[in-house]
Amino acid sequence: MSAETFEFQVEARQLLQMMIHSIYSNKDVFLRELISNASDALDKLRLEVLRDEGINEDVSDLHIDIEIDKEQRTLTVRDNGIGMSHDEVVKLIGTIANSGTAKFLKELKEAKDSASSEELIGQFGVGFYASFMVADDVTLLTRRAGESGGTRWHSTGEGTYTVESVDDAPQGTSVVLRLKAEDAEDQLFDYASPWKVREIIKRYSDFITWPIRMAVEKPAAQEPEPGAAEGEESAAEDKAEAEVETVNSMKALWARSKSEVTDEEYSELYKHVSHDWNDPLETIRIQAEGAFEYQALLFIPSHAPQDLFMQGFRRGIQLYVKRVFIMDDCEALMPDYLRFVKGVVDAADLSLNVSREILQQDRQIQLMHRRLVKKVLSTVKDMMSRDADRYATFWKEFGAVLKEGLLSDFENREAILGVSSFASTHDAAAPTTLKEYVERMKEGQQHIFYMTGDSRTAMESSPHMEAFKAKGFEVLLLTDRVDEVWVQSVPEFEGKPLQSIAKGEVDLDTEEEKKEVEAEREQRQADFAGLLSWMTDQLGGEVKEVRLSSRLTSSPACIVSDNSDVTPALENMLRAMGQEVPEVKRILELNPTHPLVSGLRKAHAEQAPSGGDAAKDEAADGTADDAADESGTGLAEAAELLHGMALLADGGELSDPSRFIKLMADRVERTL
Ligand SMILES: Nc1ncnc2c1ncn2[C@@H]1O[C@H](COP(=O)(O)OP(=O)(O)OP(=O)(O)O)[C@@H](O)[C@H]1O
Repeated sequence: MSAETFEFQVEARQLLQMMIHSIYSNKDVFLRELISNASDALDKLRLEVLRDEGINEDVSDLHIDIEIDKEQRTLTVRDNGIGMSHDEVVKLIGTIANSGTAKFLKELKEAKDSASSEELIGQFGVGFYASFMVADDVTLLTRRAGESGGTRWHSTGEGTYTVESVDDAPQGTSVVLRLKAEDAEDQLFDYASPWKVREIIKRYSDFITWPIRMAVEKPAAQEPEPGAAEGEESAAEDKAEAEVETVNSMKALWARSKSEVTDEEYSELYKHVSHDWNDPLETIRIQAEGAFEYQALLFIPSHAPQDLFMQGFRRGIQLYVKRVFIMDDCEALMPDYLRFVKGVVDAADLSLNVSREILQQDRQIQLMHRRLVKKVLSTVKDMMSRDADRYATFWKEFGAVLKEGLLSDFENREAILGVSSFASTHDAAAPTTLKEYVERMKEGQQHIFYMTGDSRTAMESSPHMEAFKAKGFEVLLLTDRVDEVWVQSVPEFEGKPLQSIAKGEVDLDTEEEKKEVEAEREQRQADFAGLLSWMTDQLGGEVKEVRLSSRLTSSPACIVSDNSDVTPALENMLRAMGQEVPEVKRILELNPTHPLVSGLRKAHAEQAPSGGDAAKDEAADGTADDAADESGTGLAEAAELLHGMALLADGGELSDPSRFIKLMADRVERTL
């Protein structure tokens, strides 16, 4: 049958271009990727057969073969695993399913230097395509277990690939690489050298639980004579025999004792299960004995993957039962907020046929889940006390995800709060823990103050912050989306209630200070009563109330919410998620010491019929009526502008921006 030519999907093509021009310096990893895929394929086949899904294949000798042809300069990786159907080849090899790809490629293009490109590739992992770093062309021959015909795929990685049906393919998949010429300067080594290949397998794939076999040249039985000349030595080499050997030790790392396993070996297992090319930040081992026996090796990555916040992000826990791979992405073992944790859990007493549904309800699994979560959280806690830099990396990468747990994991809420840290006005660079915040609280301070917003800078210059700054109260600055939500559901930490500085009334004065200013406050209240009730009416459609503020020192006005109201940011978020949110009216607070506000009060008092007899006296004369109308309109517009300014300072949206601009322009014009 003739070959059909297909085009690679756009993203795949871009990625391939990068591989061909190999911007990744460690090219050895191509083999790890191919072996990893082969091992997965063997896992899948064994599982299908164990579950008796109607597949009738010989699984008595599942393994991976590596073949080298020095003359042809080819390297072949062959497995007798699950294989791929014709459609699967087109779908899986010609396109990239990972939803973070487009973003990844954009960042890669923008990456300034090769070090940051490498880091990005490392975070993403390019799988099969890594072959094009070392090969000019790649041929893949595969037959899906249970099907009779096979498929041959071939490409030079340049934009198109061909796919052809073949009658006589062995079961499984073989990938043949036609190797590029060696270029040691570019770290392109001689991958047709059995020793090099063997070294790579030992380094990256030793723990793979399937035998990886290859022909290794053994010196012939008879040793060269001692003191033999060079020529004789090479004659002896000619007599070397190729012997097929299993290169890897095949030992499941989680089943070996801790002292036997090196950090490098753990790292390689991590790379295999996570598809990450970087080392993990932390490795966690659990050996549970007793009624329900299991072993777990968990890893915290050193980078958050691109698609961590995308829907359908896959959790990285693989479930094994007595060394047999059962499933990827075992959601029953790790909660959503720890979805970044990767690793392997090997349980001794589960059925091989266990399904996701059964797992969700299994009591033993629930106990395991609890233990794993506690262990991850305690590891983070240790990291915090042991290694501040490492914890800082963890928090930067995963803090926003971990905080989701404050909403869903009531049992571990204290533990999550304990390992969380937050930007704060106390220090421009270093975040603080809640415990540290509480230790610094001022005498008499009852609340842990926080503000939510888009950026630190915006919050620091927000009107809400003024009184807190003036009086030296520390405020937590929360910028993650999830912060808007969890602060609503976590009432307190160590008995100290959390309080938004943009909500409710602010009361930062001590009892003494209050006494001192009481008389003044009452006077102000009386002086402004007329203006406040007039403005509340005037802006009635837009605000709940207009009142005097005790949080402002330099701004004229600000918008605040009632304690029980959702914040404007949360309102927007909920709407964006398609939820119906009833419109919440806010409170407008005025700064009585600001000239604009005191001026407005004066103008209002003079203009208002009750406050100014002069207006009444002159009412007989029509011109005075017009003047009063005009100043009434001016006053109303001033109130409207003040409200608009407060909204903008809060990062809010104006209901009619063009009207606001016109009013503002008119006023500015009059000052010229
Ligand atoms: N030897 C193989 N046998 C069967 N299927 C394979 C084999 N190699 C690759 N595949 C299929 O092709 C898919 C794509 O492989 P590829 O290596 O590009 O990505 P991946 O392993 O899924 O993930 P990553 O890109 O993160 O490494 C695999 O998920 C698998 O379904």
